[in-house]
Amino acid sequence: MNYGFDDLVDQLGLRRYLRWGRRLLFWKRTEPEIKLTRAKRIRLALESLGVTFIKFGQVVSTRPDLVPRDVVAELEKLQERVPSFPGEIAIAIIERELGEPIDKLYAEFDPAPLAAGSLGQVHKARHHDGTPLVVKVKRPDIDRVIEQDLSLMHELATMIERHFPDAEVFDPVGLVNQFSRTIHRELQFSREARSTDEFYRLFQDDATLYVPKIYSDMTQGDIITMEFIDGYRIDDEQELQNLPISAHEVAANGARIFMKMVFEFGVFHADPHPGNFRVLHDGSLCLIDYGMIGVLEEERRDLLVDLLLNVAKQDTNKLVEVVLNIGKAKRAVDHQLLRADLRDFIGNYYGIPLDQISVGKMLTDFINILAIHRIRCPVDIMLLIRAMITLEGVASRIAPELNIAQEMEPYIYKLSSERYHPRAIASRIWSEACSFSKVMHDLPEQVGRTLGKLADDELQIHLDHKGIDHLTTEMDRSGNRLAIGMVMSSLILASAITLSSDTRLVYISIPIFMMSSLLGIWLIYGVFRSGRL
Ligand SMILES: Nc1ncnc2c1ncn2[C@@H]1O[C@H](COP(=O)(O)OP(=O)(O)OP(=O)(O)O)[C@@H](O)[C@H]1O
Repeated sequence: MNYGFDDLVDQLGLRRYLRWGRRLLFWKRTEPEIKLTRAKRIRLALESLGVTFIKFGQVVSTRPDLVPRDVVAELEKLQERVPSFPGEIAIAIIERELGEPIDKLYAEFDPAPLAAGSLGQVHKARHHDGTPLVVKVKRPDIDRVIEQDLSLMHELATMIERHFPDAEVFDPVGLVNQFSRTIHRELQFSREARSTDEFYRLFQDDATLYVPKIYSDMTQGDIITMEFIDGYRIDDEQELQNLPISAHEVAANGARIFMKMVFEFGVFHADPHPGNFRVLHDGSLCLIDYGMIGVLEEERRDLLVDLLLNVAKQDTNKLVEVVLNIGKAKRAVDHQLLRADLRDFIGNYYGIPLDQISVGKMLTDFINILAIHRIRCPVDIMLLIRAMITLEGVASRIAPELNIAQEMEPYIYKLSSERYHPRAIASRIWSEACSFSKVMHDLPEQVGRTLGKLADDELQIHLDHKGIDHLTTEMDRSGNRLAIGMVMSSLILASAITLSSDTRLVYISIPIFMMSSLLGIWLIYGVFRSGRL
């Protein structure tokens, strides 16, 4: 089979999944199988399986805490080569969703797509007031295709978990569930429109980031209408030279904007790749495509601050605490080994101030430690780490001497000092005192109720003893063995007594003797097999 997955397909009994199997089995071979590594085979197979699987691969590539590094590196290269759909279909969808003829909706509409993505395609248009617009139209039938593929993926993940116990550490079903949530969110264009609107509002007073304006009267269901952004791609080196500000300033602004989203607002653009940045003619930046948004709760943000501070302070003990608070361990953690690994990890940053640390490298090393100790990182933090690594890559491409940690450092120290400010401490004490007073308020009534039940003989305590079922089964089994043993020895004795008292009874006593002996051998064999001799 193409990409060498025949064994996997056969082991899982997948040949019956014809639609999906046919795509995988009869795809035209492009490269000799022998040269392909496991990671590359996985990438090529996903690419040939279509949009949903490509998107799945992209989501999996955000989980280096679960998936091996070589596979993550390969999955990051996944590219969607999706054909566009005819402009007439796009127009029909727009008219159906917005309920008016296209000429009435827009002064101009270009039926030739400007760009085609996996979930939708983008057309240029013009507002009746002359403003250039883009209209994003969801692909026809994409919801149905994705639902079908998702259910296949779910079955496949369940089978993999059942047939390959070793694969459990990658949490295949959990990955499919995470992917399902992500893709369902991306499929809701109304959600993307709302997120774009939210960022528009948040950055209204910040001249360094421009967010396209959403035209809500022309945004509905499978359609988003927004302002057309006329700018350069951030990796267009030639155009960057013609700007009124330096490339270094552009990159520093990008990093500052991102840190502001994370540390001030707690919501961030989770896909800051070069294609989603536009540089406007005055040098300010614009971010498009708010389909994937990360949310960082205050508690998680504080953990991230603690992580970075303790690396800078070289405090291994605190770092162990942070790690155990951030992640969920799949199995018991070897604290000594974890401490040793974290000591080695922070040793690499000895004497390096926080603003000079390579955030991307540091976070990648940190995730590797989590992976080694089978500690799962929450999805939001993984999304943030991945976005920071992407951003660092973009920034270093246009301004190699820039370190995005310089833009992060002020937030880290500000948040840390805010947490230990007397007002913050007083507020924490107050909130804990409130919870405590609630407990104290409810306590007399609860104690009274419990004592009342005790006095009326109505108090029931339900005890669940872990492993008690197993113990009962074992006791049943031992009892049965004992009973069989007793019957067996009585039969042997009885046959011996019968034989010695009357030799004519040999035809009865010999078979009984032999039957009891066989029963005895079977019993001994059973005890041997159970390993509890
Ligand atoms: N407001 C805009 N102004 C100008 N061009 C835009 C705008 N929005 C989108 N585009 C163009 O359309 C392309 C696709 O847009 P977008 O990334 O939002 O689509 P997508 O369906 O999310 O893509 P994918 O599924 O590949 O992530 C962009 O790369 C950009 O070239």
